[in-house]
Amino acid sequence: MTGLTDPFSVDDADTLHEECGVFGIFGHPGAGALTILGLHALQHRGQEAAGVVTYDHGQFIAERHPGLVGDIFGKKSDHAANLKGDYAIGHNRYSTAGGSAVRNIQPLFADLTGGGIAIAHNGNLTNAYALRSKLVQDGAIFQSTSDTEVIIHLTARSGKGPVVEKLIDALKQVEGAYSLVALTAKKLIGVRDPWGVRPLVLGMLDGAPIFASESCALDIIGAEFVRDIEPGEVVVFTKDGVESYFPFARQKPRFCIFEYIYFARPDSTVEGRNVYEARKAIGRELAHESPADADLVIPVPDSGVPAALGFSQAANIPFELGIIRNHYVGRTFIEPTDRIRHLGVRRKHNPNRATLAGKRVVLIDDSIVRGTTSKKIVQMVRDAGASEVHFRVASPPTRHSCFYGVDTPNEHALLAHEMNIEEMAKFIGVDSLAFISMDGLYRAVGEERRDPKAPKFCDACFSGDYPIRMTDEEIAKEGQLSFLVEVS
Ligand SMILES: O=P(O)(O)OC[C@H]1O[C@H](OP(=O)(O)OP(=O)(O)O)[C@H](O)[C@@H]1O
Ligand SMILES: NC(=O)CC[C@H](N)C(=O)O
Ligand code: SF4
Ligand SMILES: [Mg+2]
Repeated sequence: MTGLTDPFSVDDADTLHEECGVFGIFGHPGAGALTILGLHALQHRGQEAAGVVTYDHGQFIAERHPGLVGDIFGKKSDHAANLKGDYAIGHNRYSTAGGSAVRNIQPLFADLTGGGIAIAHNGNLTNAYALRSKLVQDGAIFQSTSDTEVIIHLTARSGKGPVVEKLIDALKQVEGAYSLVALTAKKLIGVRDPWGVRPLVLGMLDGAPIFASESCALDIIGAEFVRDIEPGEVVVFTKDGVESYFPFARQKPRFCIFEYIYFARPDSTVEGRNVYEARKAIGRELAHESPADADLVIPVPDSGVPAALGFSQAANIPFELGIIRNHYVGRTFIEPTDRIRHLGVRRKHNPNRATLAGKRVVLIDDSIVRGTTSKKIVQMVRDAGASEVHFRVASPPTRHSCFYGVDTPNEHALLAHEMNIEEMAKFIGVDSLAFISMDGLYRAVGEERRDPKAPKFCDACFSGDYPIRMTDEEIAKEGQLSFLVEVS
């Protein structure tokens, strides 16, 4: 279907896509419903599909469907009512590997010797094709095309003892980023990869432990935040208590700095830092580094709002909502035609003419990916009568793709990969353009600067410094991916 037949499709293919949310709760009579609420709070991390698996009296029950949590589990379906049991895990998906086919919707489930296991994964494995190819040659029959299923097969084939040991054995063979929540008949397991690229927090409600991608999923159900799961940590809850292991080779943690810039919800606290405060601090740094002579600071909503507030406060320039975002614009993931693309953005953002007319404005956004949003927003603001338009970006130029769980376009589609700052300014049509420096960004998240020898975060989409090996990319560059299983 094209955009012409679906006028409600939006220019979503142009921007960064989020990256999956996970949730799990163990030993609570409302486990299914609480998981649905947790996923609802994590909806910003993935809008393609959602699923919940519960365990009740000897059987696993799965409801996995395309669409938004509210639509899937709303009053018009029986899906929520079916989710009986005291144990549950759930997943919001934005695919990074294997496409959006229904069979890829998580949690994935399999029956192993010793019982069933359901797995929900946020992240992306960087040797999944290589592993999958070997497994298929050995006779494995994959049910999905997602990278996550590799973990299930490796777990199933592990010669180790209990399921936790099998899972650890499997994870020792994978490379890449993962925050996982897994459920068996007797255990709830939470794991973060040794670099801790993606977030995972631990909470508690009425004595029932909870894993969630972000703390906002605890807030929605009134659960208490306990702590972050550590990079490389495996936490296992059973009826008898909790155990924690660090079975992987230790690495220097590299949490994704883009979580603070864009992905995580501003009201979440991840890795000990409140996201809203981090974004405001980025805005303040930006104001010090790249001031602008202007009458108003205008955020590009929603993502630009906290940084614009910080910029406004530090620069002492009034903050105004000069662009309004329509929150009822759906996401359909259909590549629309150019004409409809334009209509899409107009439907999403509209200028507040009375505020902008005759004013010199500083527009603040968190990132420029392809530059489609910024180009159109700038034109919109000029059409609304702004006399000067300056653009400040709350991240360094995005020059490289992410292979760790965020669906970024190929690097040749990234504006900053193809153009220098002057060319970008011309392309988006602004009077001036500046990005926060890497050191400025690190200062905003509590570091003195970025230590190039041992950076504290993953910042590869800005720096090209990828902390985790990318075996599949290496194989692809050598032109050898063709013999691998086709993933479509
Ligand atoms: O340069 P581009 O390729 O156009 O993409 C960049 C824009 O995409 C994202 O916002 P998005 O509109 O997806 O969502 P938001 O409402 O959360 O800011 C990001 O925050 C930028 O505003
Ligand atoms: N965005 C994500 O974290 C996706 C998880 C997993 N790689 C998938 O494609 O299903
Ligand atoms: S490459 Fe960028 S988006 Fe991906 S994990 Fe690293 S910092 Fe985050
Ligand atoms: Mg945005």
